[in-house]
Amino acid sequence: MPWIQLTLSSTEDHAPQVGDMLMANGAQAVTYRDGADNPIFEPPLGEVLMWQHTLVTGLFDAEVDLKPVIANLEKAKVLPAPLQYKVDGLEDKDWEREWMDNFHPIRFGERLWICPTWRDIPEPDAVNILLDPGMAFGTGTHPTTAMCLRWLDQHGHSHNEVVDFGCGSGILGIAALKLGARHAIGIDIDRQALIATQENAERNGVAGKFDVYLPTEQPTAKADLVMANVLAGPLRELAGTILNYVDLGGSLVLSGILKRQAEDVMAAYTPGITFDPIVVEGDWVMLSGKRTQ
Ligand SMILES: C[S@@+](CC[C@H](N)C(=O)[O-])C[C@H]1O[C@@H](n2cnc3c(N)ncnc32)[C@H](O)[C@@H]1O
Repeated sequence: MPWIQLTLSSTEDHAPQVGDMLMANGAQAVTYRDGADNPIFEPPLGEVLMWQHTLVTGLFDAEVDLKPVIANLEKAKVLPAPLQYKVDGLEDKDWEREWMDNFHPIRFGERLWICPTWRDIPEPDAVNILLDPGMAFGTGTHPTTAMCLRWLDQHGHSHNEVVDFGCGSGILGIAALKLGARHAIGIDIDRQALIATQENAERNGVAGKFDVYLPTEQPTAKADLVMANVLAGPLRELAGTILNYVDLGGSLVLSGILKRQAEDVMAAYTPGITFDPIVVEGDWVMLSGKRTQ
């Protein structure tokens, strides 16, 4: 099916709200990229634009009329007028090819490998996650995912219950399960992500242990490991919800945070979490810690 994508220039803080509005107006998937040169959400959809702040792209069925969508965005006044946006046509093959050609098996830490389903497995005895992210984020190539995977390689032994908040392709939950976790819950606002997670869980033989939910349907549960690789805005706003999933003594891993946002995000989880030293990769940080109260 051919697609059209609507890309809007947003401030970083407003990006999640713009993304929610695109979903509410019929987008099949929403991706976020920082406005400079760094795709935040994969797979990369089209060229990277040299705009400031965050670029929010909604992927729509080509038959959708975008005029009312744009009018709704203007009416909501989430972004300053005049709205800065760009519309591109996109064939299925364009977005598929772009990242399929560039996605190779990658090792994280000692023994965790992410292997695209269309390539050979380099180390059959390692812990191999077979992945086809479809339109969902999460191949391990982005630093925010990579830091979480390395954390899992070091600490992801035999957890009981895992919550993968903002599961995308399901990469983190599946990795935790293949490292010995008993059960995982995946939560995402993007239906395509939930589909991708289920398909990837099946590919990896863990579908029976991985249940997925939209935020409106999320279950109450206590987990000894909660991972949330979302942006700083939602991590702050949803601190109560995310913290509620972490059992006393359990671990919390937060990613998708720029260096300058780390203190604010930590403050939203304090008291509650006692944080380990911050892990940094490029402009990004990963926060981890234990629930101590
Ligand atoms: C950066 S991706 C992370 C994907 C994967 N967990 C990884 O580490 O690569 C963030 C995901 O969070 C989802 N997301 C964004 N805001 C959310 C919210 N408020 N509640 C649940 N999921 C959300 C997005 O749809 C996206 O799939």
